[in-house]
Amino acid sequence: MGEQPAFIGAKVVEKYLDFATLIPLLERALIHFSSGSEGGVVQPIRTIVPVAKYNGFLGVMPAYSKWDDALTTKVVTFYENKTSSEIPSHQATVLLFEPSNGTLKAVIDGKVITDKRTAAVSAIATKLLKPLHTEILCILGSGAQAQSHYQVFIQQFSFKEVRVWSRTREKAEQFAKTVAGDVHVCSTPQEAVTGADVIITVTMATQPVLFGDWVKPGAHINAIGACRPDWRELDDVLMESCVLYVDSKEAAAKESGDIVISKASIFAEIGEVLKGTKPAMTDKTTVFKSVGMAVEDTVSAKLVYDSWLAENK
Ligand SMILES: NC(=O)C1=CN([C@@H]2O[C@H](COP(=O)(O)OP(=O)(O)OC[C@H]3O[C@@H](n4cnc5c(N)ncnc54)[C@H](O)[C@@H]3O)[C@@H](O)[C@H]2O)C=CC1
Ligand SMILES: O=C([O-])C1=[NH+]CCC1
Repeated sequence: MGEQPAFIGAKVVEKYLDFATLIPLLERALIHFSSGSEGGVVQPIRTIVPVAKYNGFLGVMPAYSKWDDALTTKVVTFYENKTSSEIPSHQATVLLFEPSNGTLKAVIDGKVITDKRTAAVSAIATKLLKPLHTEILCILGSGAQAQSHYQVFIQQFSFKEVRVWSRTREKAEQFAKTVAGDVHVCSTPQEAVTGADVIITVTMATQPVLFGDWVKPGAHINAIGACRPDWRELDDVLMESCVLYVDSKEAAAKESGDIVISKASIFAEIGEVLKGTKPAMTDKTTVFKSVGMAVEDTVSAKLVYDSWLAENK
């Protein structure tokens, strides 16, 4: 029997996963992903097991990145109706393997990885697609992704005003209290969205919460929820009028109701824009529809493991 795998918990992941280090790694991974076989990323569409009795889902997300020589699979669960405020709606674990022989090297908390890598990818998309003026940031939703998106957006951009809307005003006020800077709590999503330059939708909504008629022409939207084919966050007006970017064309067209139901056509993957093979249409209203990719977890987990190993040799 060989060595036991390392167990790396959420606090340690938090310590090693800083956005400044993570962003360039993710940019490189997005480019490799969008480069076909040349990029050396092997990432099948994730497997989802519905747990219908409890309105829950289990997703299995494997990937190998040749460039990073890293092999992982994430196992993620997400539950529509939270039964307890103590248990997050999304929980995850990443298994990191030695690619040369298949040995399990580490079991890593995947919740912090999921929160941070998703927000970091939205920041990458926004840097590429942001309008000329980025004064007002609007966040719809106030959960874990709202927190991580707020953190990276405040670090990477300088907005003059940040607005938040959540279904319950109390939750939005709680969000505003827990974050570092000033956040204006809005009573309706329309109030939050009107005049915003950058909009982030981070809800568990199954029906649209963001309507095209409210959106300032030329705004950029990061749409993070609606990861099931029958779930929506954005309405048809917005989906039909925007220039649509995604993380993975194959996954987004299969997994997100925002695309499946609206039948909107995808313009490009964000990795293609990073590579320079597709343009960033910054004068148009742009949507980055994110469904989340396993290779993002792979490079994040490798960063955590390598940093942990360097301190624990
Ligand atoms: N694209 C990606 O890579 C990833 C996407 N996600 C998605 O991001 C979204 C947010 O995730 P978390 O912040 O972790 O969840 P969370 O449970 O921490 O927060 C969910 C937020 O959505 C709100 N909400 C729930 N139902 C709603 C409804 N019907 N209408 C409007 N708001 C509603 C809640 O009040 C809360 O503010 C989820 O849809 C999740 O599946 C999560 C991880 C990765
Ligand atoms: O990429 C991811 O981990 C997820 N996307 C939607 C739910 C979880």
